[in-house]
This record gives sequence, structure tokens and C-alpha cells, in this order.
Amino acid sequence: MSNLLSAENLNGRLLFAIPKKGRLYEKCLELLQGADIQFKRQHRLDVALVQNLPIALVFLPAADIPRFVGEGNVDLGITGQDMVAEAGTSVSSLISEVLELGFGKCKLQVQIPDPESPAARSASAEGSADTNCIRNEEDLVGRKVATSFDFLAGEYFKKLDEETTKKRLAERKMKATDAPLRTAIEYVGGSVEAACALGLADGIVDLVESGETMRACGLTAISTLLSSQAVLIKPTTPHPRSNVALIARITARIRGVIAASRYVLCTYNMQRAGLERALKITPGRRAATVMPLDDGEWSAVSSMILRAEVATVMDQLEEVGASDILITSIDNCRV
Ligand SMILES: Nc1ncnc2c1ncn2[C@@H]1O[C@H](COP(=O)(O)OP(=O)(O)OP(=O)(O)O)[C@@H](O)[C@H]1O
Ligand SMILES: O=P(O)(O)OC[C@H]1O[C@H](OP(=O)(O)OP(=O)(O)O)[C@H](O)[C@@H]1O
Repeated sequence: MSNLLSAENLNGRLLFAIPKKGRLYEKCLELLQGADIQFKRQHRLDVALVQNLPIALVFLPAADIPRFVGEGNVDLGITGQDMVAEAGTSVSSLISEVLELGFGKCKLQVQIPDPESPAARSASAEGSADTNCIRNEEDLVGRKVATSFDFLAGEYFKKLDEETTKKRLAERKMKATDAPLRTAIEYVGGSVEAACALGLADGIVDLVESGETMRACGLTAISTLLSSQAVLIKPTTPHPRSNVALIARITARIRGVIAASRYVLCTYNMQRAGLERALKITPGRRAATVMPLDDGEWSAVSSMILRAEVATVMDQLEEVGASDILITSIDNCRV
């Protein structure tokens, strides 16, 4: 069977859009593996036929996935919530968010040259730069902002421009005859963080996760437009071609993989007298499993707990007298 993108090959297959590169790509591959979606991606081909399910994976730029899903060209997709928002309401209103995936977490933030950075301080001491004039968002109004998120940044600064114009009119810092303030949004396709240093813009709107890129470029964040993570999305109205049962099956598998990565299994022994207190610490997702031990005095408890809370939960269990506390990773689950 040829793996080429042809209607014949795709016929009857659920089309699932995956980011073709970038920050989300590796995590998506792990997710597909965990959900036992088996495929081989051929060199330079952006479509891969799944070997064990009637699915075709379509590798697309993360930014294009909302439109493909919203317009029903594909049945499911993974992208960032930021990309869905950036696609605008005409697209996002056609999309249902099925599941937050817990990776690709970042914030879209307004950033300016850090007035406290050594470079800015020495420049301002020499009186050679005006970066020290920008300390908050209002200072950016009427200036240039570079971003790859020109829709979201445009909306954000449009509102800020209007508010600032009104404020300055009220404070008589502007005359009624003056043109309303307008911040110029400059679209750049990548390396946005270099824009200020290159003199292209006075501030930027870009994604921040650890903040390393921002700090390395002498920038600081002054406000947040949105918080984002990767999401599984589908068209709000399924395409007539869509295999709704398969969409539900894939969703359940992915939900299981995500839950397995977020939770671990905590087991311990507890004397009956202290059981109530221990179960308050590990209530489980629905309820903990409690099994009496042969000695009539102790019970064995097992319960799913959040991986991020393991240390705290173990401390608390020890404090109430639990013993033999074991933490076991979960490979996969259905919850
Ligand atoms: N630093 C980050 N940490 C976590 N998630 C991020 C980060 N940067 C981006 N993302 C998420 O990944 C998505 C894709 O971003 P990425 O920068 O990888 O895009 P790309 O344009 O497809 O790839 P590239 O930058 O390689 O061209 C973003 O929309 C966002 O949801
Ligand atoms: O806060 P941090 O952890 O440093 O992450 C932020 C960086 O990550 C993203 O870019 P990416 O590295 O994906 O590449 P890009 O600049 O080519 O988009 C984003 O555009 C920032 O540059």
C-alpha cells in the first residue's frame, strides 16, 4: 500500500492532526505511543497511515491545526490553546476542546527590555537609550510591539490604546483633536525575543515557560495575555465522514495515558483505628481500596494520588501512623 496522500488511502480513516515539529512534537509522539497508535512516518511525508487502527496522522504546523479542525478537514487535532485563541473567534467557535494534555505549558506575555538589567542601567547612566522610559504597558502604548501572535496582541493593545487615550484625555495630557493612540503591531515569524535589541520594536508579545529566553535577551515580563497548554481538539459539529465511536475510543486512550502520567499508585498499611484519618489524605479518585489484613488489626490501602503530591502525601501518611508506604508508577489506565 502506498503511503502517499491520496483520497483512496485516506478513505474511511479518521484524520488526526499532529504538530509536525517544535515544542509539542516529541510529547505528541509519546502520547501516540502510549495510546498504541502505531505508525511509521516516512521521510518528507506529512501523512502517516496508522498500522493497527483506521487512522491517518496528518503532520501540520501547530498554528494551522485549529483551522483544519474548525473547518472539518481533520477529525481530531493536538495544538496549543494559544494557537486556538490566535486563530480568532471565527475559527475557535467551531472547535471543541476535548482534553487538556498537561504539557506545552507556557504563558503569552508582554515583555520589555528589563530596566533593571545591567545593560539598560549602563545605557541609561550614559543617557544613550530611551529603554528606561518603558516601565509598564501604558508606556508601550503608541509604540511598536513585535510578535508572532498578531491577532491576540492586536486585540490586547487595541483595548489598551482605547483605555489609555481616554485616560490621557481625562488627564488633559491629550487634546480632543489629537489622533487616538495606536500601538503598532509588527508581525515576525520567529526569534521574536531579538526584536528589541535589533531596534525593530520597543516591546514584544511572546511565549514564556522557564523565562530563560526572556532573561538571556535582557527582557522582563510586564503582563500576561493568556496561559496555555497542549489540548486535544475536535470540530464542534463532527464532519459527516467522522467515525464518532473511534474519536471516543482515541479520546479515552489519550485520557488514560495523561492520567497515568499525572497519577501514581500509593499503597500502605494502616491500623484500623487510624484508617479514617489516612483516607482523608488519600481519598482516591472515586474511593480508596481498603482490604483487611489477616491479623484483624491492620488494613492495606491502595489509592491513586497526584505524582506532584507524592512527597507531601507520604509525609502526612507517616504522621498518622501508616507503614510500608509504597509508590508505584502507572503505565496506563482508564479512569
Ligand atoms: N517554551 C515553551 N514551553 C512550552 N510550550 C511551548 C513553548 N513554546 C511554545 N510552546 C507551545 O508549543 C506550541 C508550538 O510552539 P513552537 O515554538 O514549537 O512552534 P513552531 O512554530 O511550530 O515551531 P518552531 O518554533 O520550531 O518553528 C506553541 O503554540 C505553544 O503552545
Ligand atoms: O521561557 P523559555 O523556557 O525560555 O521558552 C520560551 C521560548 O520558547 C519559544 O520558542 P522556541 O524555543 O520554541 O523556538 P522559536 O523561538 O523558534 O519559536 C518561545 O517563542 C520562546 O522563545
